Amino acid sequence: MKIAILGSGAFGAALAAALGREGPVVLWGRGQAGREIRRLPGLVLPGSVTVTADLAQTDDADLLLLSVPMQALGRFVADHGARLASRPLVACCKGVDLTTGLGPVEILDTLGGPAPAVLTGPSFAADIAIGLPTALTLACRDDALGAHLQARLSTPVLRLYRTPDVIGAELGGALKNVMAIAAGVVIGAGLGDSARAALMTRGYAEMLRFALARGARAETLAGLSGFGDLVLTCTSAQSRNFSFGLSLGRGESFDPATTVEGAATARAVAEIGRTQALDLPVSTAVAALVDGRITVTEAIQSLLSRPLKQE
Ligand SMILES: NC(=O)c1ccc[n+]([C@@H]2O[C@H](COP(=O)([O-])OP(=O)(O)OC[C@H]3O[C@@H](n4cnc5c(N)ncnc54)[C@H](O)[C@@H]3O)[C@@H](O)[C@H]2O)c1
Ligand SMILES: O=P(O)(O)OC[C@H](O)CO
Repeated sequence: MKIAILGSGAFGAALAAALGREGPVVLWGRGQAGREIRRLPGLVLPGSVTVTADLAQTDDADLLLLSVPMQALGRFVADHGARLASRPLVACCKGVDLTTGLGPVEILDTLGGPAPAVLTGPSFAADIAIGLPTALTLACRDDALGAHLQARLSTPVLRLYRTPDVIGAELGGALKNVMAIAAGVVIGAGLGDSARAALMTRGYAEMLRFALARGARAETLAGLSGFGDLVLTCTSAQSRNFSFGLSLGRGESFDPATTVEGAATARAVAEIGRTQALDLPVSTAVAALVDGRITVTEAIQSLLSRPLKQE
């Protein structure tokens, strides 16, 4: 019984550290050399974790966790689908694919294997890596498989809560990144904590509106994968999405090599909103801002000048 984690970035490596304390894990990374994790410098992985750049070394695992960035998942599945298809798959990425508008589970669904799951919720890789207590959502349409995965992936400090609402769980994780960019802009531009609270609350209303239109359950959005992750990501400079927004708000540059899932997701969500006539002012403003179509001042003005309405 071996777990394989595909993607040796910060989150894949953190999960390998956590799960490796409980049993054997293979951590695969594209171009991974040695045991040093570039995105989590200094992390010492348990001896039970095999680190490899050879995908064939994951073939004897009975459970696969996919921890590549969202915009890379479609290509990864297209390239390696035959190798992945027959085993239970858990997507660990957060976002909406820009070219297809699909979430991670819908992409894994194309393989036709067991019902794919998504693992999402408030969790910084650095916290998980050092064994700090964390609670996550494990969503799987097949509840029996979901219960199995929940038990398999929980540890004494990593608590997984289960839901069959895959759409709600993945959209909560995707959309909170967009809101975190916006919250970072608010703070970076000096608008203050009250404005951030307003942004988070109206952003949550927008997340709910979008997710309900896609068939999600409201209570999922109120849980770890939605509200929980929104709070974490909009209030911590540990978040890359929030930090990216901070830089935008301050007019500073940001390292383009950093994974900022909310940027592409804002574009994908704004486009879906446009074609389906959904009112998504924050996502639309973030998409326009990251594309350089509007300035920070114009983005703020677009939100403050909306007609007054009932809450
Ligand atoms: N870092 C966190 O705290 C955290 C927490 C929860 C969820 N996540 C999610 O996990 C996912 C991965 O994020 P991360 O933080 O590990 O990113 P990261 O930037 O630390 O690492 C991304 C890794 O993916 C690899 N990669 C990129 N394109 C690839 C491809 N086409 N094929 C194979 N590998 C590829 C990179 O080489 C890198 O090792 C994201 O969707 C993110 O939202 C991250
Ligand atoms: O660093 P971020 O902004 O990608 O956030 C990491 C996790 O998604 C927080 O739950």
